[in-house]
Amino acid sequence: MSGNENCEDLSRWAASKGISDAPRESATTSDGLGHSLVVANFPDAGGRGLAASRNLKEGELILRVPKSALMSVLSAKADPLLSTALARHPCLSSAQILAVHLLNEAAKGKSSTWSPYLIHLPRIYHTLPYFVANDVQALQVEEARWVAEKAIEKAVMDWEGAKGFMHEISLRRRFMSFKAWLWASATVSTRTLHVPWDEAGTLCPVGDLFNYAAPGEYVFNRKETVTNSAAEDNKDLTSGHSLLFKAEELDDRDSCSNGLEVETAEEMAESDFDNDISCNGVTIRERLRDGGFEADHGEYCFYARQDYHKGQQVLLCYGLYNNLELLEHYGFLLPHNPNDNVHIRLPDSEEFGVVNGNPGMSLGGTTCLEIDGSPSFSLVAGLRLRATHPFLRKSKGHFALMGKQISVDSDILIYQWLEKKCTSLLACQPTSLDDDLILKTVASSAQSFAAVEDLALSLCETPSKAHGDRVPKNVVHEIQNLAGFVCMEQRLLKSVRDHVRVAEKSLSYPRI
Ligand SMILES: C[S@@+](CC[C@H](N)C(=O)[O-])C[C@H]1O[C@@H](n2cnc3c(N)ncnc32)[C@H](O)[C@@H]1O
Repeated sequence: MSGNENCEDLSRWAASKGISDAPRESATTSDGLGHSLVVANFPDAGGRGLAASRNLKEGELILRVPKSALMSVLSAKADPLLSTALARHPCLSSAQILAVHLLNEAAKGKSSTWSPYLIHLPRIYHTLPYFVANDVQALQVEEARWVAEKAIEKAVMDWEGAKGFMHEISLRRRFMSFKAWLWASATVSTRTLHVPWDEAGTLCPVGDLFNYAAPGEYVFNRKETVTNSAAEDNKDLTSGHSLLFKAEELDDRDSCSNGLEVETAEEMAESDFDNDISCNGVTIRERLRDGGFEADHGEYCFYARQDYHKGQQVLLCYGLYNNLELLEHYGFLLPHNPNDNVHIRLPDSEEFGVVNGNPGMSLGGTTCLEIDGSPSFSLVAGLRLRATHPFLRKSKGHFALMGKQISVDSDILIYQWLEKKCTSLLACQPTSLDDDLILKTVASSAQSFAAVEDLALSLCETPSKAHGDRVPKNVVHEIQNLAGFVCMEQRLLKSVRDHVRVAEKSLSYPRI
C-alpha cells in the first residue's frame, strides 16, 4: 500500500479500539492519531510510516495499543472455531497459528473486528519466500542463495503443515492457496512485535506502521558472544529473530579490540587480561529499548528513541540485523546498515601449514567481516588458534580467546589469509559493483520500456570494466527478467532479446 493512501478510517477505528498517541492522563475515548503521530509517506525510508505530528522528546510515550486490539495466538485461541480445531492440531507452530488466524479474519471481510486494519495491510511483500528462481540466482552469494532456498522450502512446508487446520475451520479456497499463505506468513514475519506470552509475537495495529532504524549508534565489537543473563532476558521486538539488548542492564564497558593489531610479547605479558575478560567484547553505549508490552497497563507502548522534530519520520528498532536477515524477515535492505557483515568460514589449520588438526574447542559466535571490513572477534580468535602450532596453542591459546595476539608471525599469516580470501570471494561473483549499479539504473527506470531497451542495448554494447570484454551472463539475465516484468507484450520483449542475442554473438560471451 502506498503511504499517501487515506488512513482516516484506520485512525477512526484505532480510536474506537482505544489505540492512542496521547499521554495517559490526557487521553479521552475519542483519541486516535494526531496528538503525537501521523501516517505519512517516506519514499526513501520504508514508504508508508509514522511522522511526528509535533516536536517529540526522547523517551516520551508516543503510542499505546491495548491488548484487546492486538492479533496474536491469544486472540486466535479466544475464537471458539479456531480453538476447537487447534486442539486437534497440537503440532502447529505459533507462527502457523497466527497466519491462519489472519487468513480467517481476512476471509470474514467487513465482519472481522480487525477489518479496517486488515484493509491497510500491504498486498504483497518482498521477503525471501516470495523469490522466484531467478531472484534467488541474482543474490549470487552462496550463503544468501542457500538462505533464500531454505526460506522458500520452509514456507511450502509450513503451508502443507497448516492445510489440515485450514480445512477443519472450512476456510474458503481462495484463502487456502499458497499465494494467500505467502501473504499471511510474510505479514507475520514483517509486522509482528515481541510479546512475552508467545514466540510468534503479535500483530499490533498502528504500532506496525513504524519503519525500521538500525541500532547503528551502538558499537557491538563482539555482539555474537553476549551470554550475559541480562541479554538473555532481552528478546527483540519482533517474532524472535534476534536479540534486542537493554543497555541499562549491561555495563557500559570499554570496547575490546577485534582487529589484527600487532603486539609484542612484552606488551602481551604486561596486558591486564582481567579487563578483557570482564569486558567480554561488548560495548553498548545507549539505551536500545523503544517499545514493548507493559503488563501493568495491559498495553503495547512505544517511546521516542530520540528527539524528533515535527514532520520527521519516527522510527523503531526491530532488532539487530544484517542485510541478509533484513531481506529474509522484512523484505528490504538498508543501503548503509552498520550491522551488515559477511560470513567467513574458518579454514582448516592445514591452510596455515599447521599439521595435527584444528583446535578442538568451539568458540561459538559469528565468524564474519563487519561493515567496516574488520574481522569479528570470533573470526580473529578462530584464525589465531588455527594458525598456531598445537604445542604453542596449549600454552597460549587462551590469548586468542581474550582477543589477544598469540604471535606476530601467526597474525601476519592470518592477515595474508584474510586478504586472499576477500579477493577470491569478490572475484567469483558473476557481477561487480559497477555492473550492479548499471542494473540498478535499469531497474529504477523500469517505468518506461524504451528506457530499459536502450539501457539493455548500451550495456550489451559496452564491455564491462570488471569483466574485460564479457558482459556477465547474470547482467543480461537480469535485464531480460526486467524487460519481461515491465512489458508483457511479446513484441517488445522479443526486441530486447534480439538486441541481447546480437550483442551476445558479437561479444561471444557464454550462452544463457
Ligand atoms: C512494520 S512494517 C512498517 C510499515 C510499512 N512501511 C507499511 O507500509 O505498512 C515493516 C516493513 O516496512 C518496510 N520498511 C521498514 N523500514 C524500512 C526501511 N528502513 N527501509 C525500507 N523499508 C522499510 C519493509 O517493507 C518492512 O517489511
